[in-house]
Amino acid sequence: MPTYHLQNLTVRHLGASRAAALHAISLTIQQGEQLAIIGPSGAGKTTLLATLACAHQPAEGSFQIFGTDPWALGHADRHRLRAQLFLAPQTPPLPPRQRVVTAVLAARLPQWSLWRALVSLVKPADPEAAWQALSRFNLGDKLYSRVDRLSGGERQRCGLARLLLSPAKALLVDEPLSALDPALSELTLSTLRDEAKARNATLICSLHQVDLALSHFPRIVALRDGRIEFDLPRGQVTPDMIAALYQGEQPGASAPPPEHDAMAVKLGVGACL
Ligand SMILES: Nc1ncnc2c1ncn2[C@@H]1O[C@H](COP(=O)(O)OP(=O)(O)OP(=O)(O)O)[C@@H](O)[C@H]1O
Repeated sequence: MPTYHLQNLTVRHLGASRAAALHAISLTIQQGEQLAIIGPSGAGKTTLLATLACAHQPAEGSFQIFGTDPWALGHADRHRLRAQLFLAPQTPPLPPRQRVVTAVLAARLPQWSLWRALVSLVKPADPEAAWQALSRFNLGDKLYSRVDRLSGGERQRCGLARLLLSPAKALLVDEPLSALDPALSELTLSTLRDEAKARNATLICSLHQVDLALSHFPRIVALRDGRIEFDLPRGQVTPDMIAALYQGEQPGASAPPPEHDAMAVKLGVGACL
C-alpha cells in the first residue's frame, strides 16, 4: 500500500482570494521512496508538504495516506495518523527559552504519558538519545544550550535531530539546507537519507539546490505555479527541463560562499540600508 495516493488534488489557502496554491496534483508515493520536490519560489512546495502532513485540507480531489482518507476520519483518528507523519518546517518552531535537549526529546511526546512528559521538562528523560541525534548533525556540543542562542543553521539541524527521534513513517522536510554551508548540506542530506532507509520511512524533501536534489534523490517532482511540471527518475531530468522550470528565476545551487571581498561589499550595501 502506498504512503500517499493523490488524484487531482487542489488546495486553497484560507484568505480573501482563496486562489489555489496547488492545482490537480496527482502523485503516488510508495513506502520507503525518497524524492525531492523542486521548483521556483512560490511554486507550492511548502503547501504540498503541509498538505501531505495533513495540515491543509484539500478543496478538491482524492487524498489517501496509508490507504485512508485522513479528512474522512474523526479528529482523534486523524491525530493518530498525523503521529506517523513528521513535518520538519524550514524554521522549526522551537520554544526560545527551552534547552536543546528538551526541544529534541519533544519528538517523543506523542509516545509518552502526560506524567512522563511533564517530568522530562524538568529532568530530560533520555539525554543520551538526544545527544546521539544531535551528533549526527554535528551538533552534539549544543545539547544543553538554550534554543534562542543557536544560529539559524543550528536551529534548523536541531529541528532535524527531532525528526530522528520521532517514530514517523513519512518524513516531510521543507528546505532543510537554507541556512547551511555546502559541507553541512551534504552531511544533512546523507543523514536524512540514511535514517529513512534504515527504518524504511518515506522521505520527501523540498530543495532549492537543484544539484543536490539530483545527486541525492532518485525521483524528482518539479512544481511550478502549483502544478506538476514533471515527475521523473533523476536520470531522465535534463538541463533543458531545469532551465524551463526556472525560466525567469535564478535556480538554487549549492554554490560556495562569495569571496571575502564580494561579501564585504554586500555587507557594506546592507549597512547603508
Ligand atoms: N498562508 C497562506 N495564505 C495565503 N496564500 C499562501 C499562504 N502560504 C502560501 N501561500 C501562497 O501559495 C503559493 C505557494 O506557496 P508555497 O509557500 O507553497 O511555495 P514554495 O514553493 O514553498 O515557495 P518558497 O520556495 O518561496 O518557499 C504562493 O502563491 C503563496 O503566495
